[in-house]
Amino acid sequence: MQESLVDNYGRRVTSLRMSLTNRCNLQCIYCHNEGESGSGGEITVDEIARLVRIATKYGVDRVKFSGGEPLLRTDLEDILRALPPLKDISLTTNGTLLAPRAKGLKEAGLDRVNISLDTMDSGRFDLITQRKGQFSRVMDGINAAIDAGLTPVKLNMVYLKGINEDEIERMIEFIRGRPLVLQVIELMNFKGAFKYHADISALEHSLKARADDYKCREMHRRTKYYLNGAEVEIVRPIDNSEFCMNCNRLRVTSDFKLKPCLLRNDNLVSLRGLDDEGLEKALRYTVGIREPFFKAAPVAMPKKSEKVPSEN
Ligand SMILES: Nc1nc2c(ncn2[C@@H]2O[C@H](COP(=O)(O)OP(=O)(O)OP(=O)(O)O)[C@@H](O)[C@H]2O)c(=O)[nH]1
Ligand SMILES: C[S@@+](CC[C@H](N)C(=O)[O-])C[C@H]1O[C@@H](n2cnc3c(N)ncnc32)[C@H](O)[C@@H]1O
Ligand code: SF4
Ligand code: SF4
Repeated sequence: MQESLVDNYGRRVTSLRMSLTNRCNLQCIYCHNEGESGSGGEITVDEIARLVRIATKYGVDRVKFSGGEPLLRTDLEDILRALPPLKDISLTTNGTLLAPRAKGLKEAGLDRVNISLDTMDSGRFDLITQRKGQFSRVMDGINAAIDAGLTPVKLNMVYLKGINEDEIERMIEFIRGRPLVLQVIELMNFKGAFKYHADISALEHSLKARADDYKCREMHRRTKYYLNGAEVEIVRPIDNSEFCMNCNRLRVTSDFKLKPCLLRNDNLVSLRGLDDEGLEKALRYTVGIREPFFKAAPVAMPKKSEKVPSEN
């Protein structure tokens, strides 16, 4: 029987989330950069292919590429071609560099893309990304991804107080009836941007109240709401022990280290220079030190002297 990678909290790792670079052509005001500041040389095609091949022996069947901006890697097509067969290969990108490469990426084996789009207003887009004139390139990227069949295309919208809270309906209208999904994401506290944190629970309640249907994903127990031809997923990572208890991803940094959690940098495991046997050992070791970042408070057990309340 195939061995699997299960940590001490019973969480099975089925997916690798790989950062391909720290570099980016945008400078979003809130960017967490996948929680890393990797300074070593960038992970190579060979390093990626070897690690993924070994991980598949343990039942890992999904890979997500992120960054920095992964499309700054001109060898992304080579990376895709070097991978073993997998159930799901996806990319999270800012979309600005996607249009000319979408078809080639699909041909090289990419299944789907997530594209960050916080706003439909180009002025607001410039403000969030601290760059000028990139909005129309993202729109081109979205259209090219649909045409190339990199679907469903998920649009990642970080929910920002005073910036884009008023755009939920506009975004829902934009995706309705198209192979697009909207992911509304709670802002995590990076780069001092928490002043823009907005209450996503209130938004989620209002979506739930008007949804035709909803479904809970296994990963992070995220809920998807179906609203008359529009699919909206809510990503609520903060103080959410259920989210962390259903975290099935192991992260790989852009300088080839295993990273057990987005929010920690004190337990990275370096892989550089290891042979296949070393990689396999490091993989198993790292799964062993994984722990949920947000844990549920333990349920207090009654002391012996305390009277236990009856069920009814
Ligand atoms: N805290 C936390 N946030 C995560 C984790 N994985 C993804 N996110 C956040 O979820 C949001 C969406 O991330 P994406 O890269 O689009 O990927 P995804 O939605 O997680 O994955 P798919 O839905 O399978 O495509 C981003 O804001 C990520 O930072 C995680 O393990 N922990
Ligand atoms: C770090 S980016 C890397 C990939 C690519 N450059 C992009 O922007 O899609 C991955 C995702 O994390 C999201 N993200 C970045 N900083 C975040 C934060 N502080 N809180 C929540 N999500 C964040 C981005 O919106 C994006 O969808
Ligand atoms: S495009 Fe992605 S990596 Fe670049 S700054 Fe924005 S969120 Fe961060
Ligand atoms: S344990 Fe929680 S915070 Fe850490 S990577 Fe997993 S879901 Fe994210």
